[in-house]
Amino acid sequence: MKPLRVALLGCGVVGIEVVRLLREQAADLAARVGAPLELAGIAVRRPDRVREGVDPALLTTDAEALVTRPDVDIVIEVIGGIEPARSLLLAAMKTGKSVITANKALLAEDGATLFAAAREYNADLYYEASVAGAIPLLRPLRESLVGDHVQRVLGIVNGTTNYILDQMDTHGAGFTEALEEAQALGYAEADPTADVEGFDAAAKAAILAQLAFHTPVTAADVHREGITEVTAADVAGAKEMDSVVKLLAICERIPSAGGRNGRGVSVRVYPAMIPRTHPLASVREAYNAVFVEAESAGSLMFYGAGAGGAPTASAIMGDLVAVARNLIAGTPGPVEVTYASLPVLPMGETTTRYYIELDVADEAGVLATVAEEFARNDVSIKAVRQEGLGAEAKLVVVTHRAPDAALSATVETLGRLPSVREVASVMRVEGDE
Ligand SMILES: NC(=O)C1=CN([C@@H]2O[C@H](COP(=O)(O)OP(=O)(O)OC[C@H]3O[C@@H](n4cnc5c(N)ncnc54)[C@H](O)[C@@H]3O)[C@@H](O)[C@H]2O)C=CC1
Ligand SMILES: N[C@@H](CC=O)C(=O)O
Ligand code: NA
Repeated sequence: MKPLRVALLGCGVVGIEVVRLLREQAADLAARVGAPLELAGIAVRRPDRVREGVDPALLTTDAEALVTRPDVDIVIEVIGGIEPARSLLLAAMKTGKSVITANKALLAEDGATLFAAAREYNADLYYEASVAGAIPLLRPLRESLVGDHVQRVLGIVNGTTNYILDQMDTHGAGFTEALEEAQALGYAEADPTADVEGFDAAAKAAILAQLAFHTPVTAADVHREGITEVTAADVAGAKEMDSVVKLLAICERIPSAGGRNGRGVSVRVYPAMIPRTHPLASVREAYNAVFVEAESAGSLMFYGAGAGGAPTASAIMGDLVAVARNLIAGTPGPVEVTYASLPVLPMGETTTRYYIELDVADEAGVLATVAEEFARNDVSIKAVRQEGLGAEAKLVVVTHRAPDAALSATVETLGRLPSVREVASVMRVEGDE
């Protein structure tokens, strides 16, 4: 059978592993696909750099020419960023190529343009590596669960921040110290903004929500809070609650009185406390884990390596085999459908629970004054704990579910009460009620 020719765009952490797997597994891949997979070229920025195991004759700096070459059947994009990645993928699809990308930033910002091109040119667009690296998650949502009714996707989708929070929890490390350690170990980027500010997780949440709810969701629709404000006091507070702080990506349907689809969806990323008994609490170091709750399937959990060259390349190779088989069969894979077009509701309308720790004046009536503010905002208290004496006096309040807007309004007014010296910690609470 005639070989299928593959163009690779980018040869960094992920790209170099794709080259390795294509070389080391050539015979098995050919047997699984039904035709050999051959590297036609690799677009790089610096062709003079020595790359172990890469044939220098394949390197080119002209990515535009590579993606439209008539002898290329499949294009793999592992450059990252919006441009030139978007133009290159569009040019490839326009000339009839199947494309594979790991680029969550691009998919979450302008996936609509890519999906429209895939439809228009009848091209495959696969992107399993873009969310939770090696973990098969998008294919299960796109194919295995497409006949079910997904209600919720909840998970840890950023390895760097999970590593930092895990270090803060296990060793009592501060945020800066834990970040430096993550950078030294190569988990965090030199510029870790996308990870620690939650942009990476928000992009992944947008991709997950779009697939789960058949609704257009972009990164701009996602409520995003990173972990830079998480303090050692927050982590210690969680410990006292027998909980742990995790950066969570949450995509859920917001129920309505009538209609199965609900009145919209909530898509959000923030650090939250979850009980130590919750399965997500045991996700340590840089691992990822995602829960999917669907009407008929019930709860499903996906766990594994969400980052790293080889794990991410594994997801790309899975996509590569899939699109290669589709090419041979002459049938493209599934196309994204966003027929449900549900509104993405503002964070204020989402109901959440809060943990609030207040440093208070140790005097009569403080508890009543604080409780009154909760009542005024129609927020019901689940538990209150009072600790310490004099300058050490502290009140810990855990609420029942309430609209997030009411909870944040309560925190704001509490901070202005004369008897409250400081709002020491505020954290949302997720997991079992
Ligand atoms: N590293 C990881 O653990 C994961 C990465 N991803 C995604 O995979 C993609 C690649 O990530 P990495 O390999 O980690 O990044 P990287 O920065 O190591 O590699 C990207 C490479 O692309 C090259 N490049 C940039 N512009 C180019 C251009 N115009 N033409 C040719 N080459 C160009 C860069 O010089 C660099 O070598 C990104 O979209 C990233 O979000 C997804 C999941 C996990
Ligand atoms: N920076 C990401 C890796 C890619 O998705 C992470 O830390 O999880
Ligand atoms: Na994945």
